[in-house]
Amino acid sequence: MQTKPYRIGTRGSPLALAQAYEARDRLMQAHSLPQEMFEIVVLSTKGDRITDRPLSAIGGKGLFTEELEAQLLSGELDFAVHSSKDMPTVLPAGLTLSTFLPRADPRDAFIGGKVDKLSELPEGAVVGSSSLRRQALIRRLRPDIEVVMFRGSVQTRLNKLKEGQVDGTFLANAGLMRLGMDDVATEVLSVRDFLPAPAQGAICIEQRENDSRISDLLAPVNDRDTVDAVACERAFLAALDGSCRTPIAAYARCFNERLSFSGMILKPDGSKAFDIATDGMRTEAVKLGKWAGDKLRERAGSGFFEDWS
Ligand SMILES: NCc1[nH]cc(CCC(=O)O)c1CC(=O)O
Repeated sequence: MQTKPYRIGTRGSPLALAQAYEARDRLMQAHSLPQEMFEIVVLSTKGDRITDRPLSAIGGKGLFTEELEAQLLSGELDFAVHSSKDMPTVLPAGLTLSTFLPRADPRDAFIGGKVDKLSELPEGAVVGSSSLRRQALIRRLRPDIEVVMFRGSVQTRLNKLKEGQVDGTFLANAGLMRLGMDDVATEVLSVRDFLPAPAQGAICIEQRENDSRISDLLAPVNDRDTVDAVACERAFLAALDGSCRTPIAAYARCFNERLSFSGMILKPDGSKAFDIATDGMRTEAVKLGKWAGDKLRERAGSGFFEDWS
């Protein structure tokens, strides 16, 4: 029997901590374990330390996971909690995303200053976002709006909004909800208008492959609908060689034995987009996502991807 606390790895941002607590609380509940059986281990990652440049310029998604993954592999951590959206499609050998908590709201929220809705922004308004997907989607919906680079914590962004540096910004509604801040959202954008990032809203747990002690611990908090939907979205991303440099959006949902999928790729300036909607058996979730990705790649043609680098 386990007597030492399980060591849970996480980044130290307020969002990351909220996610680690959610995973811990679900595990405590599922196994009737006391809080003392879990130790939250906070690690600072390169992505946390470099805040003055867009992620796409400093090397992409691995930046937030390297340190955690090294400590998983060395055995210092038992498992690590992440936003699935931030996870690279290929993990280091020996590690796996084994577990997905029930997905929260996958949609993006608009946080307006003077106006509540994106559609109410006047011509020439300025919005802040560092996400290439959100930038491209805004430019497609509202080519008259100027988009500026915007990184930093939720609080930093809200301050810039208050100071009038921008007229609006965007954040994942799930993140706001986890921080207890969803009341700052002035509009929740529909999936149809503003297709989310692959895996947005889903918390995942990474562990060592073949570690049955941890697999058994995590199994009761794993949500099958989220597993299949995210598997489909991430297969789509992988088929398109997705990284932080590529505006890619995707959303899948399970209905009984089936799964519906929508995916989109955009030019960074929003001038062109290709989308696809399909459905299939959820047992084929990965195949469906990959098929959709390959299909869009083919339809877009190689010229489409040229200015992604
Ligand atoms: N890239 C940062 C990040 N990673 C996950 C979330 C939100 C929570 C989630 O999608 O589960 C956020 C913040 C945001 O996009 O507003």
